[in-house]
This record gives sequence, structure tokens and C-alpha cells, in this order.
Amino acid sequence: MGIIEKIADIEREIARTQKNKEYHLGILKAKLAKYRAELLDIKSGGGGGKGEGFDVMKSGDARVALIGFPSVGKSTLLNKVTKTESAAAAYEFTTLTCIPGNIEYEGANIQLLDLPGIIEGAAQGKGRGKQVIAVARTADLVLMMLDATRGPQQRRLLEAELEAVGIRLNRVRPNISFRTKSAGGIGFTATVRQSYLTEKFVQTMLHEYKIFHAEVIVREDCTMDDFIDVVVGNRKYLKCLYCYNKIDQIGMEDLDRLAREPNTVVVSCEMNLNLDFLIRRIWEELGLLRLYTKKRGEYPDFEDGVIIRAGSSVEHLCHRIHRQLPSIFKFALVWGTSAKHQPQKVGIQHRLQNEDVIQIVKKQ
Ligand SMILES: Nc1nc2c(ncn2[C@@H]2O[C@H](COP(=O)(O)OP(=O)(O)OP(=O)(O)O)[C@@H](O)[C@H]2O)c(=O)[nH]1
Ligand SMILES: [K+]
Ligand SMILES: [Mg+2]
Repeated sequence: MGIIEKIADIEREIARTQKNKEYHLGILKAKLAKYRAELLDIKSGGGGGKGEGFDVMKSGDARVALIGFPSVGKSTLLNKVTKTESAAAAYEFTTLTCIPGNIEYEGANIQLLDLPGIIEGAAQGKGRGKQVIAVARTADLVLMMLDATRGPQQRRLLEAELEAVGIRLNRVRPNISFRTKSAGGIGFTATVRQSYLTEKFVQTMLHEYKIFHAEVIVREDCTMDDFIDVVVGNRKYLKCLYCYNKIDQIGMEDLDRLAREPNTVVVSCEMNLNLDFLIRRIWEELGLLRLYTKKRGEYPDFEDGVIIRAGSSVEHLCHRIHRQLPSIFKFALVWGTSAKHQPQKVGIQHRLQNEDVIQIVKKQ
């Protein structure tokens, strides 16, 4: 029996199994994750999974991948918000490769990637699913485009495809440490009460993966799926913004309902509705900071900022300016919201905020 049949078998068994048989379900899911991982390894020839026309250079300050079913309007969006032309038409699979465009916003260059439509079974390599998913994994944000005229199952199907290849949307890595050892059996410690995970499950699951010696420490209330994710590894935790297109085709009531869903923006690419707001939301989700550097006794150049990720420290900024700069850094003066007083003298670990002005003082 091939892997795809084995996967289908387990999926059928999961569907048949009663929801309250959590332990049994967990073991089935662990098996499923194992076969899926095998499938991906073979299919991608060792992990790369890039195909011709998909190997697009990263450029700019951040990368956004457009993921969606065929003909939801992905290429129409690229044509509207970037200077790049990507063929858009009423038939499915108009786009066959990865087409990069560039959005300039608040001084940042955001790379927007138009991609072929995904279909059900993409995770198993149907259509160009394999390549599309490989590109999605390199993105800082997934822009999931949905058709406002279609039902809610389109979003669930798409999420299930991404889930099946180890992409986790809008979630954080479970707080579990897992280390294999050469002897000593399986050690299981939970620092908080567990609603789902038991030592017995952890042991059975690890035996399924032929792991007999390991140390497991669980630091939050985790599900069996969380544990499977940590053991299988190679999971990608990505931010996702949901974008419903073609709102020109639906009524006010539906529009209102969709617009209230979390992490969601509603637009009409064809009618240019709400596209400015979409770009604003992309920028916010990416969490980019714009910083200004200045020399002693001079004003900063507010035309020329440095774009950097939210949460970055002075050290990240130094690296960006020059590779050697951190080693000759003495201190920095910071004006702006991250400073307690204006200016504040800070060390290299100081975390910066949007629009901060920084003067770096080097060792003599
Ligand atoms: N009514 C309406 N139609 C739209 C809108 N945006 C795009 N379309 C139409 O939807 C069809 C598909 O658009 P594309 O941009 O080619 O869709 P795509 O997602 O890139 O499709 P593939 O590349 O084939 O996956 C075209 O006929 C567009 O004119 C919109 O906002 N409203
Ligand atoms: K199309
Ligand atoms: Mg297209």
C-alpha cells in the first residue's frame, strides 16, 4: 500500500472514530502526521520543493504570499496594488508560476507574491500545491484570499490543506521542550495541569515514532496535536490575514458578517473597494518599524528611514547599518516612544519602537 492510500485509510478511520475516544484519535493523528511528513520529504526531494518559476528572490523588507482557490482574484489584486502585471481572467489556473510585485508603504518595500490557485489535495501534490506551499513557508505573512460569494467551507478546506503540510496559522509554538536521549526511557514532566495530554499517550506516541528515550517537559495546557507538532517538527508558524474579495457581489448583511470575523478584511479588487485599508492592515500585521538615525549635532533625515521588524533592539539596527558596528558600539541616544526621557542613553539590548530616532556612539 502506498503512502497516499495509507493516509486516506487513516483519515477514514479518524472520521469513523467517536470524538470522545481522544486517546485513540491521538494515536491515529500521530500516525497520520508521520505519513504526511514522509510524503512531503519524498515529494520535495529532501525539503526544497521549488519548481521552475517559483524560485523568486526575496526582496524588500517583508514578503507576503497570496494563497487562495483558483479565480478568487489574486492576480487582480496584484495588478491593482503593484506596478507588476499578472494575467487575470475568468478561467481557473490563469496564473501558473510565482509573480512578484512590490508595494511601497510607509517607507517600506513589501514584496507581494501572486501564486497559482490551490485546490483540494494540494498537500498531496495535486496541481501546483507543492510549489505554492513551499513559497508560502518563506513568507512573513499569508494573505489568504477568499471569494465572498462562496460559503464558509472554502476557508476551512484551505486551512486544512495548509495544516496538513505543517503550516500553523496565527498560532504560537507550543511551550513544550522535547529532547531525545540515548538511554533512560521516556521522562514526562508537566509543570501545569493537563486537560488532554497523559504520560501514557506521550509514551505510545513516541513509540509509534520509534523513540524510546526522551525528555519531555510541558509548560502549558497542551493538546495531543500540540505534542505531535513538536515531535514531528518542521512546523511553520505564520501570520495570516483573511481577505474576502468580490464584495460587490454580496448584500450588506453578508458583508457585515464577514467584516466582523477576526483577522479579516473585505475588499473588491475590481471595484477598488477598501484596498487602501487592506494595505494598511498588511503593514500592521507585518509589524514593521520605521526608524531614523542621526549624527551628533545634526537633524535626522525623515525622508530616509530604516525599516526593521517589531521587537528589534538597537543591536538589530546596528547589524543593518554595518556588520562590524555592534563590535565597536559604545551606547546610543534614543528619542521617541521607547525612550523614558528625551533622549535616553541606552545599551545595545534596548528595544526600539516605531518612529524612534537613534544616535549611535562608537568606542574610540
Ligand atoms: N465581481 C468581481 N469579480 C472580480 C473581482 N476581482 C476579480 N474578479 C474576477 O475574478 C476572475 C478571476 O480573477 P483572477 O485575478 O484571474 O483570479 P486568480 O485568483 O488570480 O485566479 P488563478 O490565477 O486562476 O488562480 C476574473 O474574471 C476577475 O475579473 C471583484 O472584486 N469582483
Ligand atoms: K483566474
Ligand atoms: Mg491568478
